Amino acid sequence: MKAEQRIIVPLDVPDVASAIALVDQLPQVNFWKVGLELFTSTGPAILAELKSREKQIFLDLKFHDIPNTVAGACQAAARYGVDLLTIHATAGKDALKAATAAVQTGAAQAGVKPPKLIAITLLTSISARQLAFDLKIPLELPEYALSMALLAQETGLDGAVCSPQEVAQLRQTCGDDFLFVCPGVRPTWADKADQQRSLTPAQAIKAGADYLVIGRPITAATEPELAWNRIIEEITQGTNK
Ligand SMILES: O=C(O)c1cc(=O)[nH]c(=O)n1[C@@H]1O[C@H](COP(=O)(O)O)[C@@H](O)[C@H]1O
Repeated sequence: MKAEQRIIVPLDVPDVASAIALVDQLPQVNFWKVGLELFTSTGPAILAELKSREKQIFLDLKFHDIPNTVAGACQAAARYGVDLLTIHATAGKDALKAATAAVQTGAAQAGVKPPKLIAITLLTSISARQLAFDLKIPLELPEYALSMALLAQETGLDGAVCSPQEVAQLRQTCGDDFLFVCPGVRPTWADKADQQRSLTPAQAIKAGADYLVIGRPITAATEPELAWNRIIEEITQGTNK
């Protein structure tokens, strides 16, 4: 896959007008992410806009609830014909199983392709210290992320979301057929903000990521198009891809 196809840009904006402005400002971006902020504020309107522009869509709603509720939400989300959908691995095995079946049902009802269902392993904003002291998880961080990825894989999900710092180890254990999407990616020249476990785009791809989610380094840049081009160039040079 070419560098251009590996980058997903989040539409972390509050309304459809700002989202469309960003999409039209960056026509070279093929894969957009609709997350909690935009979907909560405006609902599915943006999905139709993206589809009319023939864009791929990552609907990142990070479901986390009991199996019955998660299944209903996944079934509804799958009807939109999106490409990727997220659920927290910590929702547990029964919820993950129910979600896996529900995306198939929803997509079949709407006559669309089912989304790839991917599990959040551990948010990239959580540090090893926070995992231990705030969340009270008595495992090393990479071990915890790996166990969540394996739970997702064993339950039949298509992939996982993880930080670039863990992806090499997760890729090695889960194999080549499991999809890895890495947010928390930062070029050396960008501000880390709230991301705790980042690598550069080229390092993340070399480590085994299929897709990178890169937001503020592009969307908050003074010239987003230049930032995008710079990232593509760095990936191409750093990975020969
Ligand atoms: O599921 C995600 O995309 C996600 C998972 C995660 O662990 N960390 C994470 O940052 N994200 C998302 O990835 C994007 C990162 O944006 P930037 O930090 O601006 O590059 C945001 O839209 C987050 O919601």
